[in-house]
Amino acid sequence: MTERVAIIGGGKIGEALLAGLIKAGKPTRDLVVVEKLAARSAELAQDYGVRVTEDVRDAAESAQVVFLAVKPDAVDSVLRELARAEDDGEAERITVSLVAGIPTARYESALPAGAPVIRVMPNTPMLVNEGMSAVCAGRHADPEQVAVAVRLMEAVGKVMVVPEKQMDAVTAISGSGPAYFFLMVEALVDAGVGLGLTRPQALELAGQTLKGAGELLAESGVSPVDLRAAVTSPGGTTAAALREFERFGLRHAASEAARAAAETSKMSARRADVEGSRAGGAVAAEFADDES
Ligand SMILES: NC(=O)C1=CN([C@@H]2O[C@H](COP(=O)(O)OP(=O)(O)OC[C@H]3O[C@@H](n4cnc5c(N)ncnc54)[C@H](OP(=O)(O)O)[C@@H]3O)[C@@H](O)[C@H]2O)C=CC1
Ligand SMILES: O=C(O)[C@@H]1CCC=N1
Repeated sequence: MTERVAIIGGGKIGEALLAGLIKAGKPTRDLVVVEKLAARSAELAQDYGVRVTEDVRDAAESAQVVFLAVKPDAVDSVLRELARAEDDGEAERITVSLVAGIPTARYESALPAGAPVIRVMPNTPMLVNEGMSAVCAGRHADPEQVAVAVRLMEAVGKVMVVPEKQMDAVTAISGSGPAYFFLMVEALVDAGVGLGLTRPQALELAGQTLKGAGELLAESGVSPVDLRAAVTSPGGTTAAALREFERFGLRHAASEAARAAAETSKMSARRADVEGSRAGGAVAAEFADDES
């Protein structure tokens, strides 16, 4: 991991990547973060000992790999600044977007011709080096450049290389996925309190159960169906509980939730166009013209 890396956007996912890379041994001298909010900049600089700047162009010029971790509606303004960044004359700078929904073609048409772009859908467990990232290559990214992005993301968790057409589905499962499990834990904690446990007891019981079940699934290689069957004693407590989950439509809820997330990811590019053109963005206006 010798590349110099810039992370544009010091929000939740930018911080998760930063923390994960540092935990994985990346020297802080090889990292720079771009964050516009002064209080947040100070916090990141203090917590991680990295350089934090407001200047996208300056950060990009000092890096070989530039991660975009801003919200979709900020992409166009960041691209305008990135497009003006000088090459360092050594290796071609790789742009890696962590942004949900915006296709690689959008970056490619805003950056200088032929610029390599890679799209990654990470998730927040990369904060503790247990991320799940899907990676897809844009038109101009060669296999070695994809390998650089894969290696960086592997430092913070697992990586799956997918075709770009699967990115909305990936976002719906692993990108947003941690929130589904946290919601499940919240619900179980409330349920435990309803049954007379204290909130800390219920949180420890539910949280460790989530962790243990996840590790069992990952390490055993056994299917979730068989693992569930192993918990379900005939006529027992688990069968009674699972019957209620089915009665209240857990599978249907999961399928509708994932569909809504994928649909929202698909709509992100269009929404960012509209918001960008409201803000008077030239690139956004260009895209709006393309679509009409
Ligand atoms: N959170 C998650 O679990 C995941 C998020 N993502 C993607 O990551 C991206 C960021 O999401 P998230 O971290 O949750 O959002 P946050 O709002 O936490 O972070 C966005 C950050 O970008 C900063 N920012 C905005 N505009 C600029 C700019 N022009 N230059 C530099 N920094 C800027 C914001 O600063 P300020 O506060 O000053 O506006 C903020 O710190 C999104 O595109 C999302 O799709 C992908 C996978 C998972
Ligand atoms: O909620 C979101 O839009 C982002 C993308 C995936 C997870 N968080």
